[in-house]
Amino acid sequence: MTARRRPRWSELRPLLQPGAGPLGLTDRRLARASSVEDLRALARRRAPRAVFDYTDGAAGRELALRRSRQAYARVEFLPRVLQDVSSVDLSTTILGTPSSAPLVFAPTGFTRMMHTEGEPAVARVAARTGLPYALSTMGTTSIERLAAEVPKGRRWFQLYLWRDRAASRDLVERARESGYEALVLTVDTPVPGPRLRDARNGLTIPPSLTARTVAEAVRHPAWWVDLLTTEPLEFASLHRFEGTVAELVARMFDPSATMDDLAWLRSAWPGPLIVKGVQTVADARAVVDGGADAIVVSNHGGRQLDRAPTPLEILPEVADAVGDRAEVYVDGGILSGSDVVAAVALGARAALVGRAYLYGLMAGGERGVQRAADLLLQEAATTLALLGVARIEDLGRNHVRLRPG
Ligand SMILES: Cc1cc2nc3c(=O)[nH]c(=O)nc-3n(C[C@H](O)[C@H](O)[C@H](O)COP(=O)(O)O)c2cc1C
Ligand SMILES: CCCCCCC(=O)C(=O)O
Repeated sequence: MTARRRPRWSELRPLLQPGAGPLGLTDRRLARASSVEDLRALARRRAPRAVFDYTDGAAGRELALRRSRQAYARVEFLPRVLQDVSSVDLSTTILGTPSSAPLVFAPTGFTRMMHTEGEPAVARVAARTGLPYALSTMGTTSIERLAAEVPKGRRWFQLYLWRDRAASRDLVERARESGYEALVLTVDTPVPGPRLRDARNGLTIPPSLTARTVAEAVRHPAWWVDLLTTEPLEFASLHRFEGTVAELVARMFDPSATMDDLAWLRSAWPGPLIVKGVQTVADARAVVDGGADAIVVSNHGGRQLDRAPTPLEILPEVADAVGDRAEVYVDGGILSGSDVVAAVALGARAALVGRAYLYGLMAGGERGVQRAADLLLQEAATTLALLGVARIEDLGRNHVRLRPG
């Protein structure tokens, strides 16, 4: 007779989560979400306020984030009629490798805080959907573990330059040994951006037990059941972090990094090198001269310098300046597939999304990320068909105009 084994907490988790499990409530809610904004509303209900605000929020008065989103509202499409759009092809190449769409899942820190399925869930969706995914230095799954759990997908590693350069070199080496395809150097974070929501909420990594968090636990039981029944957060770098996000950045990140460090990285990393956080034409030229294979026109989703340039607005000028010397990507404020189409029409080889997939993750783990990806791709395909363009590669500036700001 076999002894009856006591179930582990992690096995009980699906039954304890009010939103998932046998009733399939999460699935039904996700299926009813007809836009990324709907996923955001679900995420807001599920996640504790401090976690939702960390994800949703930006720096200062959040002008940069608002403007980034509003810029997409300024784009007007110029459709051509009587074109054969019986089949629409979103596929393209990114860094010379086929991609199912001009879309990349951006690096995001502390992803397992949004949902314990975290980075592997996001990477699995990216792999299944045929898109690249960038693991952040501040990710909560180690470089090696992600590679082992999602061996097939296109994995990029995003690097923050730390004060301890030997530790940065070690990260680069580990990413190379684990088969990451490209390195993304983020250059817009010399010091922490002033995240007022995080300060007001008293957010710490990992979330600490205070009167406020206990009260939040009562309001968001699914999130806490999840957190308490899985392993503690691990970090991409295998370092241990504790404190506020601003403290971590001030302690670890190197505000003295210069173009010389880009030159160092260029020699240390043999594969494709992407510089993320470029915000002027002059810097775009400089980092391409410094050896970048691609740049991301980005203000970090408005999370660093408030009043930073609006990525979509400077994109055409940057794309013209760079020409075919490097690929140009853009991010910030993208919440729909039609935003992705607008970005490509204005000169981006690909668009990165951060919050769009994080809202899905917070709303329903891997299934939520998949819903976000499906929505973005369906919307992009529909937009393209309505524009009278059968292949995204044929999209150009002749298909858009910007309404006055
Ligand atoms: C919660 C969160 C965490 C982020 N963490 C990182 C990070 O660790 N490294 C990085 O380069 N960018 C990070 N970003 C910025 C994203 O890579 C991307 O530039 C931004 O999210 C794009 O704007 P969007 O969220 O409106 O799509 C983060 C963004 C969010 C929302
Ligand atoms: C203020 C920078 C925080 C670094 C960790 C994650 C990240 O980049 C973010 O935007 O949040």
